[in-house]
Amino acid sequence: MINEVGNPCANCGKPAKQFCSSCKSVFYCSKDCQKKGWKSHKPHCRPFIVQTHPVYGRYAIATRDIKPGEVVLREPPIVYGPKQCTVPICLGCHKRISDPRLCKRCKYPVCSPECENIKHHQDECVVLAKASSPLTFSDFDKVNPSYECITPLRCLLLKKSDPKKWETFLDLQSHIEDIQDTELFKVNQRNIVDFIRIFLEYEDGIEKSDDVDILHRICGILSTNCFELLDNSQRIRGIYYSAAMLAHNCSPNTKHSFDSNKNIIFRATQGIQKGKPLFATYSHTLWDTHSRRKLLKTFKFFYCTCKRCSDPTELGTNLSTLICSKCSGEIKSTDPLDQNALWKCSKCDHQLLAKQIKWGNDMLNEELRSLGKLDPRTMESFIKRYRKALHKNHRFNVEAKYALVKLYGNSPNYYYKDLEREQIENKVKWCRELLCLAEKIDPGKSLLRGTLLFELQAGIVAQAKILLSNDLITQEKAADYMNEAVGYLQEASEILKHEPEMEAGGLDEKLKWLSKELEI
Ligand SMILES: C[S@@+](CC[C@H](N)C(=O)[O-])C[C@H]1O[C@@H](n2cnc3c(N)ncnc32)[C@H](O)[C@@H]1O
Repeated sequence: MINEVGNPCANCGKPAKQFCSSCKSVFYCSKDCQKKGWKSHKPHCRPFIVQTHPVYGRYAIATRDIKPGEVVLREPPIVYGPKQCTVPICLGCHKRISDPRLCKRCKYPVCSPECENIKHHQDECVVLAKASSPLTFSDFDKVNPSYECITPLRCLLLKKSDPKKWETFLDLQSHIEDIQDTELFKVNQRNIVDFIRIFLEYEDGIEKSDDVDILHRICGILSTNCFELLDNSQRIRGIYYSAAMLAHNCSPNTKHSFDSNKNIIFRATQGIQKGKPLFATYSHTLWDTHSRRKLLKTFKFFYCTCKRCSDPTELGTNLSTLICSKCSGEIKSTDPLDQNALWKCSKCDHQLLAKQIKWGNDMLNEELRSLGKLDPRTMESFIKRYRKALHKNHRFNVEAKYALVKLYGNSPNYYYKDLEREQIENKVKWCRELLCLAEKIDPGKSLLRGTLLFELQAGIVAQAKILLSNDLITQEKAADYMNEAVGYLQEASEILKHEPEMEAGGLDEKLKWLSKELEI
């Protein structure tokens, strides 16, 4: 494995060219140094093994106690490429295209001659160039279905170009038997399988004798196992073999990020005891149970039954809880693992059908999506409008509050100097509320906690400033505010220091900018 970023040898400190092949987290300049370094590296080497579980299938369990923040896995992708639904992007660097330059051979958009000649575009270019009629790329802001075939094609082309990677890819779970009668299957048939076989007339490497089209298997593997990453600010997808072995939990104990070489890096967010599973989350931690389970069923082909999903209170967060219109009690599902179960008030006899809840949630979801994310007034009035119908921690309230917390103080027209006292106080209040929630569903060194702690400390400093300048607190009290903020800042920096945008000096930049903004 080649170390392209120039990390020093873990044994002698000289420039190193190789990774430890097991954990890919430390670097060596030679086999000799790796041998010498093994004794000290062994206790830190990849700390999990893959076993089989009756419910999860293959899953990763810790082979020793793992500390919060520890790197548990670093690995390069087997393959990466555009997401299934994407606007036209460059097939070389995956940047969004504004200037419609097309590849000379295949006529797909590329942003430069370098991108046209980039290695990963060469094989696909030959296949795409065979299209029976020319493709058109005119609207660069609209999702373009001719991109749906690109990543599956890149996977299929591994069969010839890199048989070892192909075998590794095929070893991943496809859920082919679960996909066959779904809407997703029909979409894949039309936009990917027929597109490649009929429109591009590509049959090479596709065995006619296979009971299920290999292209459907590839689509299944992509859906079940892919990770989303950013390439030149564009969301793309990648397949990582070992990372795919982590089972899902709606309250995970790991988080992941990517480095500039598209390596995935998993870190423990909490201590994980030897023998316990390493859990990733395949869904959105702040979503309610019904939405998370629906997403997991549609794209990962299983219903989650974790502790959080089984608990009507969602581990005491109330992310799914409604307020009773009759008595202001709390309305929760009588069985969250049964999507048709009744919802009942905890105080009176009021009850609602599952389909009424679903209808209400769909309506609220649509309303929230339609609000201008950059206009906080619409989100503030959303929170006020539904305060008698949704628990303060209901998923839609949480989504609106989280968006506002990130917007206040950080966006044009809403920098701290532009905010009213009430807005700053709301930011602090919501950060505290959301942190209590994060403590229950994504504790420890999670990205959610890091982000909230960072926003909280900035909000507290802004609050102290505005209160002091209006003579509403003493200098001493202001110092107490600042001390509290420093504690949160230290913890936030510790959590966020490995996030890609923070690592390359981003955290220092952010702090400098913030100090200037708050004039401290
Ligand atoms: C990324 S793969 C994980 C590796 C997979 N278990 C295997 O054997 O290859 C995702 C699949 O693992 C299974 N899985 C992961 N977490 C699960 C969970 N919490 N409950 C049930 N199935 C789970 C599901 O079949 C899911 O589609």
